[in-house]
Amino acid sequence: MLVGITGNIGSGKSTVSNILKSLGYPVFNADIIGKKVLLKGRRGYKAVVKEFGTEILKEDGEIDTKKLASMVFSDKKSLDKLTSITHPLILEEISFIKRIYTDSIVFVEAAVLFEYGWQELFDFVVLVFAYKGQRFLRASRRFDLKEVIRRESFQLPYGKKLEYSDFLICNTENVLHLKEQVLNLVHYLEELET
Ligand SMILES: CC(C)(COP(=O)(O)OP(=O)(O)OC[C@H]1O[C@@H](n2cnc3c(N)ncnc32)[C@H](O)[C@@H]1O)[C@@H](O)C(=O)NCCC(=O)NCCS
Ligand SMILES: Nc1ncnc2c1ncn2[C@@H]1O[C@H](COP(=O)(O)OP(=O)(O)OP(=O)(O)O)[C@@H](O)[C@H]1O
Repeated sequence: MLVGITGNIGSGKSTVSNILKSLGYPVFNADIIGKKVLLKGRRGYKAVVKEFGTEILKEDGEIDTKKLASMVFSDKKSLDKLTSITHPLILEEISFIKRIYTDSIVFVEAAVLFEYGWQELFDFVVLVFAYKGQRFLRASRRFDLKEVIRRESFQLPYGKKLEYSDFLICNTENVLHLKEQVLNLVHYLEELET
C-alpha cells in the first residue's frame, strides 16, 4: 500500500515521517529524491546545467541548490523548466518503490503532490495541516520568511487539498498530539491491509 504524506511548507510532514520511521515503517522523501537526481553523474544533472547555465555550479561542480532555488522560486517559468526535468525522474523512483513494497505499507513524503496531479499514483494521501501563522513560524527555522512566502505562493491552498485528501492530520498542537493521530492512522491502515 503506497501512502503519500503532503502539506504546505512548515506543516510538519517531516515530523510525521520521523514518527512513522520510529514505528518501523519505510518512509521515502520526494524532496530528497528530487535533489539526488541533480547530483553530478545522475540523470537530471546535465539537463539542469544546460537549462540554467554553469553559474548554478559550485566549485566542486555540484549544483548549488540555493542558487537554483533563488532562480526557480522567483519565476514560475523557471520552476516549470526544472520540474519538467526532475519530476519524471522522481515519479519513476516512486513507481519503483510502489512495485517493491507490494505487500506492506510504505510512505512517501511529497511537499507538492496535488499541485502536479501525483495523487493517482497513491492508494491514499494524508494531508498534514497547521495554520498559516504556525507554519510560517516553524518554516522560518529553515528558510527566511520571504523565502517561505515565495515557496508557499507555488502551493495550492488547503481548501483545495482537502478535497483530494483521504486523511487529515492536524499539527496544530504539540508533537504528542501529532503522534496520537499518526498512531490512529497506522492502526486504521494496518486493518485495511489485513
Ligand atoms: C529548487 C530546489 C533544488 C531547492 O532545494 P531546497 O533544499 O531549498 O528545498 P527542498 O527541495 O528541500 O524543499 C523544501 C520545501 O520547498 C517547497 N518546494 C519545493 N519544491 C517546490 C515546488 N516545486 N513548488 C512549491 N514548493 C516547493 C516545499 O514546501 C518543500 O517542502 C528543490 O526544491 C527542487 O528541486 N524543487 C523542484 C522539484 C520539486 O518539485 N521537488 C519537490 C518534490 S515533492
Ligand atoms: N507540533 C509542533 N509543535 C512545534 N514545532 C513543531 C511541531 N511540528 C513540527 N514542528 C517543527 O516545525 C518545523 C517544521 O516541521 P517539519 O520539518 O516537520 O515540516 P515540513 O512540512 O516537513 O517542512 P518543509 O515544508 O520545510 O519541508 C521543524 O523545526 C519541526 O521540528
